[in-house]
Amino acid sequence: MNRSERIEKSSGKGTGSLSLALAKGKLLTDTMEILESAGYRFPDFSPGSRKLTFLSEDGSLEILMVRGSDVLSYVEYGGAHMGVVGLDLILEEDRPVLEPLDLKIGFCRLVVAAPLGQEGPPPLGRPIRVATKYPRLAEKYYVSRGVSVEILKLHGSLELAPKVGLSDRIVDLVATGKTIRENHLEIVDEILASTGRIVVSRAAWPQRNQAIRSFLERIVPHVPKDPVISS
Ligand SMILES: Nc1ncnc2c1ncn2[C@@H]1O[C@H](COP(=O)(O)OP(=O)(O)OP(=O)(O)O)[C@@H](O)[C@H]1O
Ligand SMILES: O=P(O)(O)OC[C@H]1O[C@H](OP(=O)(O)OP(=O)(O)O)[C@H](O)[C@@H]1O
Repeated sequence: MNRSERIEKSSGKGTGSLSLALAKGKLLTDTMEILESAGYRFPDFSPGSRKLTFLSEDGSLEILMVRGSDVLSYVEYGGAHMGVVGLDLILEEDRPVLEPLDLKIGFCRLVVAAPLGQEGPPPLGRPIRVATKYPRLAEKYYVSRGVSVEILKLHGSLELAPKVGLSDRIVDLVATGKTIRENHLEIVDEILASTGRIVVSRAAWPQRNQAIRSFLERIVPHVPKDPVISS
């Protein structure tokens, strides 16, 4: 079954509920607040639930709970019509999905950080070592500056890497700045600012166009005016 057929199957040939892939991460609470202000009710939803699907009371929207790092795969390959994901991941993974709406939630910045007092030029004679969850964006940043770089991909607790000698720098997300401060690091440069976005499958867009447009029109008035930090 190809991508288009999968979308058609999951969407009941252009009818039925729209699906929205969400992760139990930092974007969840604010996304649910926007959906609820727009009038969607999910009677059995609770963040602690082990259920993976939640249908709205009016039957028009179904939430699919997935890992944050899987939202784009669900949307790209037809497991969900839409998803909510940070711009940081969209740019890192460079997937062929549509990105019609900035939800202005989950504001954070992807930065380069170094141990306090070591923000000067990188060591001579070897590539600069950078630990990150964002290997493509980090590599692009250094290559575009003509700096030789060795990337170490980690999945969390990035701030530990320079402390234990694993790296000279980290490329990581900063929201409040608390983690950077508490681990004696400082920001050297900013790569990008990110907020949560609605992403839409390229196959679903033509097949469910009216339903997706109606969904977007319904939530737009409830999107914060300015970007907000999420916890
Ligand atoms: N302080 C923050 N740290 C990390 N991400 C943040 C922060 N603030 C906002 N975000 C946004 O939230 C998104 C989801 O981050 P989160 O750490 O919750 O990951 P996740 O959804 O739990 O993913 P996974 O479990 O697969 O690692 C990020 O991609 C980013 O856009
Ligand atoms: O500026 P702050 O508000 O302190 O937020 C930034 C921190 O939050 C994220 O980590 P997360 O909580 O996802 O944990 P992790 O280390 O397991 O990735 C991010 O990777 C930073 O470490």
